[in-house]
Amino acid sequence: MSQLQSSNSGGQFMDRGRMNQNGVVQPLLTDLYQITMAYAYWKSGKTDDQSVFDLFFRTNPFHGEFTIFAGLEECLKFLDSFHYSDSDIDYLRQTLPEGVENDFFEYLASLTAKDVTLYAIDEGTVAFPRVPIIKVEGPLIIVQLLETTLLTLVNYASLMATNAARYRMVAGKHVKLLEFGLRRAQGPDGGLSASKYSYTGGFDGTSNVLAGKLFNIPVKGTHAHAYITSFSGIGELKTRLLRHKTTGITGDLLDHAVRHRQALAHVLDVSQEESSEGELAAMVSYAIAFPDGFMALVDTSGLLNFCAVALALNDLGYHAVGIRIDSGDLAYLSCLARETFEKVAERFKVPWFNKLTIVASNDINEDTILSLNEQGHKIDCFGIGTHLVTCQRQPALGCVYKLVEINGQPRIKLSQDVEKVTMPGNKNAYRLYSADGHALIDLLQKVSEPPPSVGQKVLCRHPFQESKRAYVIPSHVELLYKVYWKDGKITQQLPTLEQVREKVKISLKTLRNDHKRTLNPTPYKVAVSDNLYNFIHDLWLQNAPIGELS
Ligand SMILES: Nc1ncnc2c1ncn2[C@@H]1O[C@H](COP(=O)(O)OP(=O)(O)OP(=O)(O)O)[C@@H](O)[C@H]1O
Ligand SMILES: O=P(O)(O)OC[C@H]1O[C@H](OP(=O)(O)OP(=O)(O)O)[C@H](O)[C@@H]1O
Ligand SMILES: O=C(O)c1cccnc1
Ligand SMILES: [Mg+2]
Repeated sequence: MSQLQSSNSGGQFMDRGRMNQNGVVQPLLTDLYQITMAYAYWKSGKTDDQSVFDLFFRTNPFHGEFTIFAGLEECLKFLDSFHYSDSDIDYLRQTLPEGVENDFFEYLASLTAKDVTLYAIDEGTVAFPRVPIIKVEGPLIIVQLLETTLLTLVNYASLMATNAARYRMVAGKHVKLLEFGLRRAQGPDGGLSASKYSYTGGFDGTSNVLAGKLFNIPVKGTHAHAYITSFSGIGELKTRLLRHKTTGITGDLLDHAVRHRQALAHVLDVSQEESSEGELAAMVSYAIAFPDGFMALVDTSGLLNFCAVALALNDLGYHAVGIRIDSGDLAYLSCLARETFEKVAERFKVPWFNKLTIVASNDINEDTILSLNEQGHKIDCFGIGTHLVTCQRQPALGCVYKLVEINGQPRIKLSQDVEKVTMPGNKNAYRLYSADGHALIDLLQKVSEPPPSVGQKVLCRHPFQESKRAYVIPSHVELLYKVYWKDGKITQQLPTLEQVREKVKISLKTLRNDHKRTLNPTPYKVAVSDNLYNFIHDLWLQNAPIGELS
């Protein structure tokens, strides 16, 4: 086993059967009003009205200018299994008001998502405000009933993947990132989703063992303070013996460590008095348990003991892995640790000491990493919990689900707040790219319009500000939607989590750096075609009541 202690992280295939049984995701995981509306639609003969709903967000999270779309696979699995069980129907009979007709419950009992068509952007793609990431078409009653569940599946997943991608961007690609948040997450399901989608967004692993098993994510970890404090002195060591890795000859690891500690204190010019005997005992015993993966939590004083035990292991043919620092000034302590390792490498002729891993944890967030980068640090790996999984900087992505067309007729939701006016009609979304491969603009059009063509000038208009418009000559045009669900089936080969993670990287590369920077990033442009612009504004005028002054 290698440490950052890791279980077998490859090989096993995702247990899709178990994943399918995220028992919490089921048709009753919704708001009551979806079901009461369903009854009213049914009563008023609107059940089969052909509807189109857009699922989109209005602002990017974390003061950023991009969002990573995640959660699609879960949405498709939900559609696949959509069915009210007998006990669901019994519960609804008890819960809905008296007078709800029996035939409605019979109708619900036979309802599935087979008549629904779902279009979506690929999972892992960067997405922008107002561009629907999912578009759902089909009979009004069922498409409405999907609203809350689809939102809960996409909102946190996308927020989490975006948060993780942001941590990855500030940490740089060479630093490892581990998700340590289960204990602080929003409950068990939040914890599992956090582990899954932080991996999607670019983390390298999680401490969450069930997430490792369910999603085939590498699981990694060190040990807690309790392990150190559980020993108060070397007298408590029940075993001190370890076999040499190659010769098999047994050595006394504690003796070796004590000897090295004396020499080290001299070389490093530190006093042995400051390092605790209990800590030494804990490290020796941990090293005996994991001689090939020795990774120790060091407090400010623990470096001496760590080096002593690592040298003792070296005597017996093993290489330690590294340390975790969980308190104090992480920049300073990581530099001190690296300096110490370099000194030991030279003086004790152990060149691999230069490569020891330094993990840092303790309340880390994006700003801490940026600040540590500025100060200069020698950290190889961040373990991040609370701020990552709770998305403390912005705890929700406001994805919404809005009706945009019914029976071929566009619908617009007006609001005093222009930002909240919906884009009516059934639309397609295109991403237009420059010659150097960067995404220039996302363009929404009515589905009836021909797609923009490479090399042809296309007028892109701000959806609400008349004077804002630009001609774009795309070098590449990408239709953002694929049909993912139709006629009761998933219609695309779904990517693995690994492939979605790769997609995140590739998709982020298409974004210019100024859209991705942390401070005051440039907004990415989302536009509508001239045709859609006029359509929206005509409809807006038709639907906006004319006031009267008297
Ligand atoms: N060099 C640094 N620059 C910026 N922030 C840092 C630096 N070193 C540590 N931090 C952050 O400062 C905070 C220190 O928190 P706090 O004072 O609670 O920790 P501590 O007292 O060192 O450790 P403990 O958790 O043992 O109490 C943490 O959020 C940590 O991530
Ligand atoms: O700080 P986070 O980003 O949430 O990372 C996870 C934290 O969980 C552990 O702490 P523990 O639960 O032992 O509590 P602590 O805060 O007292 O260290 C670990 O030592 C990290 O500090
Ligand atoms: O493995 C670790 O070091 C770990 C795991 C969870 C939380 N804090 C640390
Ligand atoms: Mg802590």
